[in-house]
Amino acid sequence: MQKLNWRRIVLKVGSALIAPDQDGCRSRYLLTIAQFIVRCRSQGIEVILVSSGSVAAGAHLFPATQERTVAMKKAMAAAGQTEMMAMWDRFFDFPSAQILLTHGDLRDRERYESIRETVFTLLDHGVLPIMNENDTVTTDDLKVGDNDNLSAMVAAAADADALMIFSDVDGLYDKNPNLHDDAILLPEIKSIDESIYAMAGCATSAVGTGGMKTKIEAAEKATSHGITTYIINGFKEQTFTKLLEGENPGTIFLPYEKPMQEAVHWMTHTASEQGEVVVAGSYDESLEGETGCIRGDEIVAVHGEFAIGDTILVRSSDGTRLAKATANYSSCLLNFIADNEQSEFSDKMQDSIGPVISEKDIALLEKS
Ligand SMILES: Nc1ncnc2c1ncn2[C@@H]1O[C@H](COP(=O)(O)OP(=O)(O)O)[C@@H](O)[C@H]1O
Ligand SMILES: N[C@@H](CCC(=O)OP(=O)(O)O)C(=O)O
Repeated sequence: MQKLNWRRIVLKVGSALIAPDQDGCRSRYLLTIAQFIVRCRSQGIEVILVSSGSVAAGAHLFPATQERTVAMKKAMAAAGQTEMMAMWDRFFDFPSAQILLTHGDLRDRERYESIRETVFTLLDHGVLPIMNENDTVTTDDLKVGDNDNLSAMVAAAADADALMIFSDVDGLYDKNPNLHDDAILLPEIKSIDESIYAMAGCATSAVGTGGMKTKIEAAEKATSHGITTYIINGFKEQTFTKLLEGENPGTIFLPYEKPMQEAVHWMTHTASEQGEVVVAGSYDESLEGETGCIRGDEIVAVHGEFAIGDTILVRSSDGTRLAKATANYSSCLLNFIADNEQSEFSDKMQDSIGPVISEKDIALLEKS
């Protein structure tokens, strides 16, 4: 076995591996993954596990005849999570820790920092963090919705150098291999664009969420942070042998040569906008001036309700999404400034608080 040069990795395990028979947790595939985790740790590699499967694991505890409402799925997740954690914990002679998250936690900068601190402390003390979305408390507004994207957010938060998404297929194919016999496996993706997304179809298993689309979204999030991403088959033992030999067992997505800075990455890929401001000129005109920031008199409209420190979208008046940014003003105050543009009070307020958006808190978006 060669020495692997990963420092820290995030492994994401899909529901089909946890509950392959859709009848509670099974150790059949998890044992091999657990052995891989043990081997990596014995080489000094820090491992974080993102484990799906709480709903699939808990499903057998509820009558199959009853409708699977959202409330029922949340109950399955609550019960299944305990079974799943117990199963993982049985495999290891080192401690593990459960971290349940929502998008509401990750998009709040303070809570995000707090999560990072906890994860790093666990890793420093040899504890294996096992993470999942907190399905029992999530609402549509609060959830990430799939663990592929969640694992990429976790990988970025943890400054991992590899993200491995273990699924029920060998990797990304040019079309869904479960529907097309002539689908071709793509071993290496250098950059992700629309043509890659066009290949991705939905999940075909009864327990998967998001299919290949959310895995490509995850790969885009992770690679833009400099994290090499794999989509690989967790059902096959040879996947793990190959990984440990430094080979690619499925599809590898190469990291950006120039990864985004951490704060800009968080704003682009993890934070979600709470409202938006519409600026008069183009973003370049607003930002490449002397001030390098956006002032109140450049804003033509304010939409939504947001507080100081929230992430907002900057849009040009022709509708183009220009940037995401941290608001230095609440929407309430900005509306006041917009309504009283010429007032002395408005000017004084901006002189004392500063620009509405500062250059250091802006993440440029692809023009769309
Ligand atoms: N282009 C593609 N290449 C590979 N799999 C694809 C593709 N398009 C759709 N899929 C589907 O995505 C599934 C994997 O996603 P999903 O069921 O959500 O897995 P998981 O539970 O591991 O997250 C595959 O089983 C396959 O049916
Ligand atoms: N949080 C959910 C899993 C959601 C999800 O993304 O599932 P999967 O597509 O199997 O990775 C659960 O624990 O059941």
